[in-house]
Amino acid sequence: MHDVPTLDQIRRAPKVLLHDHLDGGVRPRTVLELAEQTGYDALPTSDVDETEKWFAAACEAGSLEEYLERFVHTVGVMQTPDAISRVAAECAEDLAADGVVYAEVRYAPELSTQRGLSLDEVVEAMLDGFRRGAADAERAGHRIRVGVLLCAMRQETRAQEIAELAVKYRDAGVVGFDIAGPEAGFPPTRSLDAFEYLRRENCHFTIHAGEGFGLPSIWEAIQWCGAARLGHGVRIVDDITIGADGTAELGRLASFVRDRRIPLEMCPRSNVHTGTVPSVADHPIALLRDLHFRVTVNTDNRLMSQTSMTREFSELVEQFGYGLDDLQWFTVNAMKSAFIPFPQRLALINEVIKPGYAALRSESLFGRVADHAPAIS
Ligand SMILES: O=c1[nH]cnc2c1ncn2[C@@H]1O[C@H](CO)[C@@H](O)[C@H]1O
Ligand SMILES: [Zn+2]
Repeated sequence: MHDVPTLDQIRRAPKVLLHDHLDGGVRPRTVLELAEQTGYDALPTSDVDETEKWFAAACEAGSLEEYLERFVHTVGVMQTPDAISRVAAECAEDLAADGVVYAEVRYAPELSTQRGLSLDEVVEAMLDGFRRGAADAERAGHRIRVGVLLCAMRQETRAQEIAELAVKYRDAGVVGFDIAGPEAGFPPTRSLDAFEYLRRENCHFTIHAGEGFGLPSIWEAIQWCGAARLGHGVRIVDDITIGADGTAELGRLASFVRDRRIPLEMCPRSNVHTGTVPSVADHPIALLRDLHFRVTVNTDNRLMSQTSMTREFSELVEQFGYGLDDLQWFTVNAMKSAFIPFPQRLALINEVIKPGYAALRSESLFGRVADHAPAIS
């Protein structure tokens, strides 16, 4: 039996985040200030708390398509280099303050070209912001490394262009590529040329699949496109049958995903909000963890889903009784699956993550010993 980690311990535990959208994590106050500065007038209120609640109403969406509607407004205020850079800097600071030591944050540069910015300008503003934010976080006592993933919107037709952008900026902080947006009706093979190009360029990519659509999307992402990771991948459970005696039987696709150690970027709260699963308690993350899939825990959209890594971990602790060992397992899984070079991943695992969890475990241990120690008189 292990001690239940406290909220404070979870916050201080080193965490790794592979799936977080830049435009899904803007601070409510920043949305309002940027709207004012850039003349964006489509927000329903100018009150910070109301704005926060209004974005959080996305959690009642019940479908991916409706959940995505709110993004128009964060994207709406991210149309100048200063605005994009500020959002990225604050993102790095917020994640670092939450105990995230390594993050891959994603965004679709094509969304920020409404007022004439070029794709290069958008990417450079993001990179500048993350550099500044990480430096500010370090001054505040929290070290974080941030890598950027460039997304193409799957309902548009710019995947090849964005893939080329990811290759162009790969030595400057971009670590990979993804496709995002509505999944049903926009299968991964729609962007096949871009994925084939990325493979020829030895460039890493993940694909949102198995969230708003089922197994065919996951199958295409892996077997046609060659995705190294799956964004969500929740619907892989459709290929797993649980027998009357509780044993699990895996179909060929689920077996392949597990055998190949394909990381699942799971985002429990977001999955509830898009109607993918009924509740965190019903989330297949626990089953997939028990079956030894390479599961990772992520936030997806901190603003719309009112979440953080600490909150995601806390809910899993509450629902599934996880201890520090489980949280370390998710974290090491995520670090192993990151798109930065192998020696750097290993260094973070051995020099930051494992010592961080060991320190927390020894805290619990000494706490327990002290509780039971005879009084010294
Ligand atoms: O859970 C999700 N599934 C699919 N697309 C998403 C999700 N969350 C955000 N985006 C989409 O990704 C774009 C770039 O960051 C966002 O504008 C949003 O449309
Ligand atoms: Zn996502």
